[in-house]
Amino acid sequence: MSQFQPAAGASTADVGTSLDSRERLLALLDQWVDLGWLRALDSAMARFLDTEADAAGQPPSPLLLLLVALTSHQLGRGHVCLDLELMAKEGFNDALSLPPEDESVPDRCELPSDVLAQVTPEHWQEALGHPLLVAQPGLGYDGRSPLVRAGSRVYLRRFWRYEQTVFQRLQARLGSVPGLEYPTPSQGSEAALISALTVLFPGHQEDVDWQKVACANAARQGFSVITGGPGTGKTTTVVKLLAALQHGAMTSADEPRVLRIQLAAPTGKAAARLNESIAGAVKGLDLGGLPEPELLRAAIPTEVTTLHRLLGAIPGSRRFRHDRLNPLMADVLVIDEASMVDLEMMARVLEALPDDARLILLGDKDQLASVDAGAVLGELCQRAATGHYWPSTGAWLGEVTGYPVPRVLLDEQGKPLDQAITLLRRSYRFDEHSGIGQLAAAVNQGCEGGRSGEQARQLFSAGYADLARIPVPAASADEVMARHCVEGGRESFLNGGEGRQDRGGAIDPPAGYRHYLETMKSSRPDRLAGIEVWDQWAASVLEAFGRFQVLAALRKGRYGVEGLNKQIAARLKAMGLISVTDGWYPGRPVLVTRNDYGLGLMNGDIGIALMIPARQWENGQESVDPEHLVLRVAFPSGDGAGDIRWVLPSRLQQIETVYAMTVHKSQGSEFDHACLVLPDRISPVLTRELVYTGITRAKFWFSLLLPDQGVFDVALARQVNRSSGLGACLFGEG
Ligand SMILES: Nc1ncnc2c1ncn2[C@@H]1O[C@H](COP(=O)(O)OP(=O)(O)OP(=O)(O)O)[C@@H](O)[C@H]1O
Repeated sequence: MSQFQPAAGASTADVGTSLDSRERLLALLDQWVDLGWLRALDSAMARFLDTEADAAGQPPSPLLLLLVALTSHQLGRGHVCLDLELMAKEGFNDALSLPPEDESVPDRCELPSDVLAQVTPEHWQEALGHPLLVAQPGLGYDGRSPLVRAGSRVYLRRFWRYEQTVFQRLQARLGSVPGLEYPTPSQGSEAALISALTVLFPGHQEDVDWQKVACANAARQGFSVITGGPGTGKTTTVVKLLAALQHGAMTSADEPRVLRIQLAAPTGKAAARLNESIAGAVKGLDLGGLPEPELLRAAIPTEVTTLHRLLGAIPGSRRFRHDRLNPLMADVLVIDEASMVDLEMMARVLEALPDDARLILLGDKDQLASVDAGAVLGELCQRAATGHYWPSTGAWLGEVTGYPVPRVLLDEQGKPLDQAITLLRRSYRFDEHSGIGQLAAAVNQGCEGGRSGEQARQLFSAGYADLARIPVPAASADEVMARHCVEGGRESFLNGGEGRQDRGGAIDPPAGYRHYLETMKSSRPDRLAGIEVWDQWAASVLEAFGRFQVLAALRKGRYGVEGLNKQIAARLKAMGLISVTDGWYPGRPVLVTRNDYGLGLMNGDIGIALMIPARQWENGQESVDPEHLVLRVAFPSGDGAGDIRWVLPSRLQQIETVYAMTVHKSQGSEFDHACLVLPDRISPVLTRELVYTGITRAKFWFSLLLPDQGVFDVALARQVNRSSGLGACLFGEG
C-alpha cells in the first residue's frame, strides 16, 4: 500500500520553516519567482487559491499552497502531475529541479529540501484533505476542485481530465471496458486483408517482416500504434496499410465504399515532410494484383494537415471547432510524429474522433517527448520492445501475414494495449555500415553504469565515415565551434567526407553554412529575370540551407542557441558572407516560433531573407521591377510542390535567427548534416532522448561538438521521466 494512503491524526504544527504560516510560504514562493526558479504563474495560482479558499472560510494550509505551486511548476516542466512518492524517492530538489542546475543558492533562501525536511506522509495527507481545493476521484469528486489527487499523484484539474479522457477513450477503442466498447471500424473481410497484404508485401523473407505484421495488426483494431526508429519504414507501412484498408472497404460485400482518410502531424514542419514522403510512397505503390489499382491509389490521400488545422483551432481560445459534439468527418485518422503530441492535444483529438473511426499513431517512441506536458507516445509504447502479445494475437498475425510472432514476444498476461502496438525493428535508412544508425542504437541501449557512453565513444573512433566528434577546448571554444559551423568540418570526417554513395548516387561532402550563402551569391539571377527564376533561386538557397543544421541542447549561454547564433553570425560577417549580424539582412535564416494562420506559416517553418526585385501588377499580370530591390523572406510553400511564399520581414512577429536551433525544435526535421552541440556542464535538459533525437536528425553526416566528454556520458545515463498516471492506468499498475 502506498505510504500516501490516508492516516488519521496528523498535524502540520511544528513542521517549522516557511510552512509556519501562509504569509511566509507565499513570500518564499515570490522569492523563488524572483530568482527565476518558479514561473510567476506558479506562485500566482497558489495566491489565488489561498484568497478564494480563505474567502470561503476554509483557509488552506501552507503545505497545500506549496503543493499547488509545485504542481504548476512541474506542469511547466512537462510533467502532467506532481508525484509525491516519486519526489520523496528522487529527493525533493532533484525531482523539482529546484534550484535549477547551475544556479547558486543565495544566503537565507530555503530550498524544497529545507522546507519539506520534516514533512511526513501524514502531513501531506492532512494538507490534501482540504474539502474545497482537493478532490479525490471516486470519493465525492464534483469536478470543480482545482486540484485532484489520485494515489500519490496530484493534478491540476484540467490535466486530470485530459488524462482521464485519453485513458477512457483509448480503453473504449481497445474494447477493454465491458459495455463501453466503441464499434469496430469497418475493415472489410479477412480474406480481402490477406489478398491486399499478399500484393503489398510480395515474397517471403527469412526474418519477420514487421512492416507486414504492423499493417495486419493495425487493420485489426480501432486503435493502433506503429513505432520505430528513423527509416524503419513507418511512412512506407502506413501507405500500404491505407491501401489495404481502402481495398477492404471498397470491396466490402455488405457496403462497398471509399473510406474518408485524414492525415495529420503535430507541427507544420512535420506535416510538410510527411506530405513530401507520402506522395512519393503512394506513387510508388505496386497495386497491380488488386482490382482497379488506379482507383485504389486515387483513394489514398497525400495531403497532410496539422492537428490544429484538422481540429479547427479557434483563435484566442483553447477550444477547437471539432469536439465531442461536432466530430471530425473521418473514418481513419493517421497522426505522424506522434511523439510530439502532448496530453492535451491527444485528449482533444480523441474527443473529436467519431467512435467508429480508426486512429493510427506513427512515431519514434525513443524521441524527445512533446514540449508541453505529457509523453503520451512514450507511455503507450513503454513495452513495445518486449511485445506482450497474447498467444491468440500472435496466432492471428501468423495466419494473416505468414510470419508467426516470435515466442519471446508472447505473453498470456499481456494487456489490451500491448496488442495494439507494433515496433518496426529494422532500419532501411541506416544499415550496419552506418555510424549514425549504430550510434543512435547505442545511445538507446540502456544506460546502466555509463555503458552507452563508452560504446558511443568507441563508435566515434571505429572508422565510420558518417561520424565525427570534435573536442572543443574551453580556451578556443568560440573559434572552434564557429569554424566548424561555417565550414562544415570536412577534415573531421574520414577521407574529408569524399567518396560516399547512397543507393548508387554520390553523397555530397558535409556542408556548413558557407555553402548556402555561396549558393545565394553564385546563383543569383540576373536583375531582369522573371518571377519564376527568382522563385527557383530562393528554392535552391533554401535547399542548400537544409543541408546543414546546428542543434543545441540549451537556449542560453556560449553553447546554447543564443551564443552559437552570435558566434556563427560574427564569423560569417568577418568572412564577408553576410553584411551585418543584427536585424534583417540578405541571407538571414529565420525560424517561425508560432503558427501564423494569416500568413500561412507554421511553428517550425524556416525561411531565408533575400534581396529581390519588387513585384508589380501591370494589366492584371504580376511582373518584377528590376530597378527597385526589396528584402523579402522566402519560405517553402509547405505542400512539397517546391513553390515559394514571399513574406515582408515586418510582418513576421514570432521568429528567431536559426543558425542554431534547439533539439526540441528540430523534431520532425531532417538534415543532410546535423551538428549537435553539447554544453560544458550538465543541465537538467540533457538526457538520452535529447541526444538520440539530435543524432537521428542527421541523414548522411553527424558531428558532435563536445566541450566535455563527461557531459555526454552523464546525458546518456539520464532518461526523461515525466510524471503521469496514464501508463499506470493503461497497464493496470495504479
Ligand atoms: N521494406 C523495405 N524495403 C526496402 N526499402 C524500404 C522498406 N521500407 C522502407 N524502405 C525505404 O527506407 C526509407 C525510409 O522509409 P520511410 O520513410 O517509410 O521510413 P520512416 O520510418 O517513415 O522514416 P522517418 O524516420 O523519416 O520517419 C525509404 O527510402 C523507403 O523507401
